Amino acid sequence: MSTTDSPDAPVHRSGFACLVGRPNVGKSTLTNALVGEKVAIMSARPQTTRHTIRGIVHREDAQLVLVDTPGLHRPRTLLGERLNELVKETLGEVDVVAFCLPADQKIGPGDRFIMNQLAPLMEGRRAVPVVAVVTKADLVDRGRLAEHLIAVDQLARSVDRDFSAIVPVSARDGYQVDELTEVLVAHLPEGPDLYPGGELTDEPEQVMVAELVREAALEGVRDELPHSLAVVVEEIVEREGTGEPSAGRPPMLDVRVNLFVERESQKAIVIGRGGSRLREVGTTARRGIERLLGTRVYLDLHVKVAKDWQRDPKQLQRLGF
Ligand SMILES: Nc1nc2c(ncn2[C@@H]2O[C@H](COP(=O)(O)OP(=O)(O)OP(=O)(O)O)[C@@H](O)[C@H]2O)c(=O)[nH]1
Repeated sequence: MSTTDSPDAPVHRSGFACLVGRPNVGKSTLTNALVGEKVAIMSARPQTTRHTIRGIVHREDAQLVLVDTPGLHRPRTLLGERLNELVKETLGEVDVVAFCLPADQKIGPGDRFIMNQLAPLMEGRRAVPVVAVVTKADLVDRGRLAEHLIAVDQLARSVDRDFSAIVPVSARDGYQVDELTEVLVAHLPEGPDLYPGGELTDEPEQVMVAELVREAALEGVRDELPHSLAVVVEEIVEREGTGEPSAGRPPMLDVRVNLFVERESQKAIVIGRGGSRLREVGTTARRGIERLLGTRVYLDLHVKVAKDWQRDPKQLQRLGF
């Protein structure tokens, strides 16, 4: 019998957890707190996390891959419907779902909508365990927290289900973040690391780059451009003759990015007077991209109008949704 078969060998677990919840409930912040570094692009505004961004929690005894889904919400536009399909697909494949419900807000129709979507996944032979995570626990006192935990329990009972656990956390001050990791890891199957080598994120570079540009482009003008901006990375190529591999110097990268808006007026907002805003966006985004990719970057931004792209399936496909 080899040593690995020994009953005393420590168990190693690995698998996927998916964070769901209404927009703005703290999913991105929690992902960052669990992983311990900034991986998801955070925002004070709802529904900016369009892509499924994963972070990886590495532990001696486990590897937990987190999927931070876009806010699961009621479909209003075609884009919304696509998002919801994506969310459902993602949910079917994970080992455990973490349903985030903020402590400082009463359970509302949005939460009940998500609960109804989760209910069918929570029964049967291939049932997915759902852990209720009461986020932003720092914002309420003990009494209100206790009341909220009861309301959360009742939410599951209202659809004849039970949460596997209910865990209050605060991503802001770290309260119970490690406990939540324990609870999620306990639901993972035994297995080796899914991402050996310890990469922090398996998000394709292009998506991360697009998120950084999008974030910079929305800064200060979110009210004017809430959901009307799509960012597509056209290419990331090495500039010839710029690297010195022997000296450990990576080549400079040319990064070409298109920003799509729906109207000429929005194009003018993004570009600013005499191109001043676009230059600022470029500088901010370039710094982030250089940190992300660990090398010098020349960032080339183009702003284009794609009329009504949120409602046009062809445009959506072209824009990568
Ligand atoms: N006080 C407090 N605020 C928090 C906590 N976690 C998140 N927030 C705040 O809540 C807001 C929303 O947090 P996000 O992490 O962006 O929420 P999200 O669910 O990822 O939002 P979407 O990307 O829109 O789906 C931000 O302003 C955060 O700073 C927490 O534990 N305590």
